[in-house]
Amino acid sequence: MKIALIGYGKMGQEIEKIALDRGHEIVSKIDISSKDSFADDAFKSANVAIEFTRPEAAYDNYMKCFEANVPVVSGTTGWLDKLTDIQDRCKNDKQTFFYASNFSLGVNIFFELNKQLARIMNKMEEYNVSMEEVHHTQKLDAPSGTAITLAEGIIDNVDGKTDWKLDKEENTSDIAIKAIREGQVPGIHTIKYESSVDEIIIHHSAKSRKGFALGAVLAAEFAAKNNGYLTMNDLLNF
Ligand SMILES: NC(=O)C1=CN([C@@H]2O[C@H](COP(=O)(O)OP(=O)(O)OC[C@H]3O[C@@H](n4cnc5c(N)ncnc54)[C@H](O)[C@@H]3O)[C@@H](O)[C@H]2O)C=CC1
Ligand SMILES: O=C(O)C1=N[C@H](C(=O)O)C[C@H](O)C1
Repeated sequence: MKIALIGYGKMGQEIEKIALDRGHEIVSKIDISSKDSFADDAFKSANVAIEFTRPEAAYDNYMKCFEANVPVVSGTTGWLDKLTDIQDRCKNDKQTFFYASNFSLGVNIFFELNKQLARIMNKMEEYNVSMEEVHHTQKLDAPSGTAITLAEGIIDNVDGKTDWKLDKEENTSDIAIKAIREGQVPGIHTIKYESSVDEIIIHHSAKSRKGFALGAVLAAEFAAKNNGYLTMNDLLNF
């Protein structure tokens, strides 16, 4: 399969290694100062583009992929205010777009565990839930996209929680998310239910970026063969 990489930073480089190991060809690498561009025949020949850039760049990159009719897989976080527009373009213009706030299999298992625990805790009014995420100091957005997905999983299943807030609850209906930036941490997410007598904690810690990168390549293989707005639930059948 021919893959175009958009963003050749920490994730782009990790994805390249896994894509080559799986027998794919990288036909274009687009970054701020690279000579490759969306106008090149090489880019237009790609079966799929994988986009990991930065929050304010992502949407324009998706539009350029759509103009070239190249399916796009993106893991960039912090742009979801434009998600409905992208979903509409998939439906109305027959574009293909695969998004996940976190592509790792382990985190997607953790997403399911989080929802199941939230369903159990829904009736346990003596417990309050909060969250913590830890990432490397170069990370631009807070809270992480993964933490937002986890918060949505709780909000959908716990009647008393309707919103999340960075750092601290403003109302009892909020989930407080603490975002810590330190060292080179690839990504740690912890959910805590606390009562006056005990705590229940679930925790996911990425050992490296390999899990995210493998998931993104598997998503690209899937997006090259399927159409529309796609997510990890389509790929993993959870
Ligand atoms: N969904 C997931 O599983 C994961 C998502 N991420 C997200 O992916 C994004 C990128 O993460 P990293 O690779 O760690 O960041 P990074 O900063 O190492 O790399 C980003 C690259 O994008 C380039 N870039 C910036 N603007 C661009 C533009 N307009 N066009 C093309 N390239 C551009 C930068 O020059 C840089 O090389 C972040 O939003 C992060 O939160 C990161 C890891 C996993
Ligand atoms: O920026 C990162 O590094 C990561 N970003 C994603 C997020 O915001 O959730 C996924 C992972 O945690 C690493």
